[in-house]
Amino acid sequence: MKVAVLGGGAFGTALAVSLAANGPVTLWARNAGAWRDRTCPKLEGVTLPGRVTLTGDVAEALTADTLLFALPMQSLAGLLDGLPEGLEGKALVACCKGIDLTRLTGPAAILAERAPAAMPAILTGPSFAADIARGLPTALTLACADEAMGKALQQALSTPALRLYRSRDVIGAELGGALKNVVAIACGACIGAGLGDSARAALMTRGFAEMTRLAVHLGAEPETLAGLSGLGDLTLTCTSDLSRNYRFGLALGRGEAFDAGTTVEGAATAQAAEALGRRDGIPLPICGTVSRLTEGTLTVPEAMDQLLARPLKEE
Ligand SMILES: NC(=O)C1=CN([C@@H]2O[C@H](COP(=O)(O)OP(=O)(O)OC[C@H]3O[C@@H](n4cnc5c(N)ncnc54)[C@H](O)[C@@H]3O)[C@@H](O)[C@H]2O)C=CC1
Ligand SMILES: O=C(CO)COP(=O)(O)O
Repeated sequence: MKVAVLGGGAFGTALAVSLAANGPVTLWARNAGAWRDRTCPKLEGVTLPGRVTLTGDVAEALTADTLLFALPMQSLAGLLDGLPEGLEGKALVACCKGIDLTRLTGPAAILAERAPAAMPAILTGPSFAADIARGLPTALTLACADEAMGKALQQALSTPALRLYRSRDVIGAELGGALKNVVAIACGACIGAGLGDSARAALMTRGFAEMTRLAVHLGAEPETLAGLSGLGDLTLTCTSDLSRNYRFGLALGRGEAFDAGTTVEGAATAQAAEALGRRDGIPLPICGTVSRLTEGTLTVPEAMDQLLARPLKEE
């Protein structure tokens, strides 16, 4: 397989560095001209190995037969719209974590909309770009509805340090990765506001229940949510300062400003999840709370009061 990564931010760069262990990789960055010394501005301290060809010309990347899309969720549809014909015969792998605000779908449906004959796959799970780029051990989920395609991608994209588990549950894998970011913002806000580790554990657990409720309603297998793409990534993102979603929540909880140029997927995902819950009558109190927190119509103390004042329920 000839592999290209589209999206030259932290994650696309880390994937290209990692996959170079298997052979040549092309990395397309729209801002390739702004790179200095083959170092991504979003992933300092990591230099591209010789096997990675960095290009600002998307046509060069499109000569590959396997394309990994590693850019923010809300940019995916626009990027695809601007690409020439010819995606149909390729393996298309989405690496973004989120729900498109306009369509209220994950990345696989957007890839399928653009290339109906292609079989989209999802690469997701607990992994910080900095860890992957340093070659630290990482396990991720590769989800593809077509088993043969899933097996081929699992082989091609696993490396000695990056171990891929296979799944056919595309919806479950992408929703786990999207929704954990919303819970991570809630957990960051909780810790930032000094509400304690017990409250965080409650938010993680009830957040996981909410993730599973929505994902199963939309067709996911509950077991997928309990795997790397759901519980695994939830655990990492809700407990580590390396997570941008968690740090954004910390800033909210402390009443501090946060750099608007940092990618925080959970804010738009909270809005999209809330819209899905409203549309389909699925209660999602934590997503709704995070949606209002991030748009600035609710404070952290008000948010906790509202969550605690909900009617008592069976677990
Ligand atoms: N950074 C991480 O540790 C991980 C990130 N991800 C996911 O990967 C996705 C991308 O995140 P990062 O690379 O970390 O973000 P980033 O902020 O480091 O980089 C985003 C990149 O996308 C590019 N981009 C944005 N819109 C574009 C467009 N329309 N066309 C072309 N390029 C465009 C930007 O120029 C930038 O280079 C997100 O969905 C994130 O959740 C997944 C796992 C780990
Ligand atoms: O998805 C990630 C870890 O699996 C990265 O998390 P952040 O986007 O919050 O940094």
